[in-house]
Amino acid sequence: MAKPIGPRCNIACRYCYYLGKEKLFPEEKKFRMSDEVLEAYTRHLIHASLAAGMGEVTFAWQGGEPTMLGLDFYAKALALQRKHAPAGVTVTNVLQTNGMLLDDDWGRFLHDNGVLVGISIDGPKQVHDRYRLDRAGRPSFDAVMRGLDLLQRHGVAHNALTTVHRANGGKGREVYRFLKGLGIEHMQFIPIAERGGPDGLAAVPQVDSDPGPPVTDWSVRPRAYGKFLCDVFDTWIKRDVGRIFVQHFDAMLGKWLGRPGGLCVFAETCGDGLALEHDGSLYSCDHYVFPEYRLGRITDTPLDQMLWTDRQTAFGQHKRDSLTAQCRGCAFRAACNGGCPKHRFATSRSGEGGHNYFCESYTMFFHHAGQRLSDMARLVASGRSAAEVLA
Ligand SMILES: C[S@@+](CC[C@H](N)C(=O)[O-])C[C@H]1O[C@@H](n2cnc3c(N)ncnc32)[C@H](O)[C@@H]1O
Ligand code: SF4
Ligand code: SF4
Ligand code: SF4
Repeated sequence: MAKPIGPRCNIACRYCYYLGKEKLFPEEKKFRMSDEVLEAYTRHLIHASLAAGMGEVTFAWQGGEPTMLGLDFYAKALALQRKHAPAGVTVTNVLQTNGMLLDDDWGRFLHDNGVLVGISIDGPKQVHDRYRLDRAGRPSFDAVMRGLDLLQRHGVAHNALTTVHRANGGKGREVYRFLKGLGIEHMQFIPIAERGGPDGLAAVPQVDSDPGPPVTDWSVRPRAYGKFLCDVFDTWIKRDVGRIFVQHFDAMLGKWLGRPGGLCVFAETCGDGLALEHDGSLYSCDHYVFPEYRLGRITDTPLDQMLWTDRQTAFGQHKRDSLTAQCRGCAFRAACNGGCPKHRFATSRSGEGGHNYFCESYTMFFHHAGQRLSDMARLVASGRSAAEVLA
């Protein structure tokens, strides 16, 4: 994942984990990936993807707000991809945006170049505008809806990325129905849970019933996130299987089918989801952009060399090797793998630290949806459609 504009953004969502990264670049004025870094990234990503036997190369653009760079930047990026990709290799671009700066020129460009766009929408206006505000506290919802409409009018492939936080945590049904009503067919839900830390997030006292140490006051409570997942699942399974795709459920179905891949959060190890900053610095993961996880600079060292260092391998394996005893003995371990290490700041049932804050959420979901996931997996394994699960 590349951050061509670093942490710069046109708004300032109150929960954003990335805005504070400006502190990593005290001398920086421009926050714009240089032509040199862009070309090195393009060459190295194509080379590393093909060397790893992948038939397709995917460039993921994120930030900060990547559309602030303007279309020229992406026209240049695509030209470099054409220059460096061998004939016959499929190159895909994925752009994650708040959608507010999109216009007709963007719509045409994204459509004509087959760019897949993720647009951040947290739910209906009241919920979305709880945290997704600009620096002056002005809401973003109306501008985001204009951006979504533009994507849809231009026929741009898109999905919604919805963070689950304190304001929408218990509102799974409402959020799902709202997104569906907008014509969204692909949905991703990401829970927010953070404590204060080196990226400057402010810690506030946690509500008593929550397990673990203090989290920010926008972090979703484990039970609310569990309920969110269960409610979305129940709403989805009634009539939308095979028509609307929820990344979490696809990943879980893949697990029940014993298929590799899926979401990094539920993989056994981490390590191949690197983050590239605008200055060419490469970090172990988008959620570990801290000095101690900086692997090097892409203009100095080839990407695959940084990927296969002992340090990065250890980063990836730490996820498996640091599981609590509760996780190691858990009936859902193969599906969950202890979740994301970023969320392992709670306490297990036996009092062991480093347990996942969302364990209760995941357990609720597995108990609630496990039987129907098994039913769907059996259908798919026998060559039938998962949508038959209803019958
Ligand atoms: C950092 S933004 C960058 C791209 C673009 N500006 C956007 O908002 O889509 C990428 C995604 O991260 C999500 N996000 C922001 N803060 C988060 C946090 N603290 N935990 C988890 N996800 C977060 C955003 O809601 C957004 O969907
Ligand atoms: S729009 Fe994206 S980058 Fe900007 S503040 Fe919100 S989540 Fe962060
Ligand atoms: S640390 Fe979390 S977000 Fe990063 S690769 Fe691992 S599971 Fe994924
Ligand atoms: S459900 Fe809880 S105990 Fe089981 S693997 Fe996941 S985090 Fe660990």
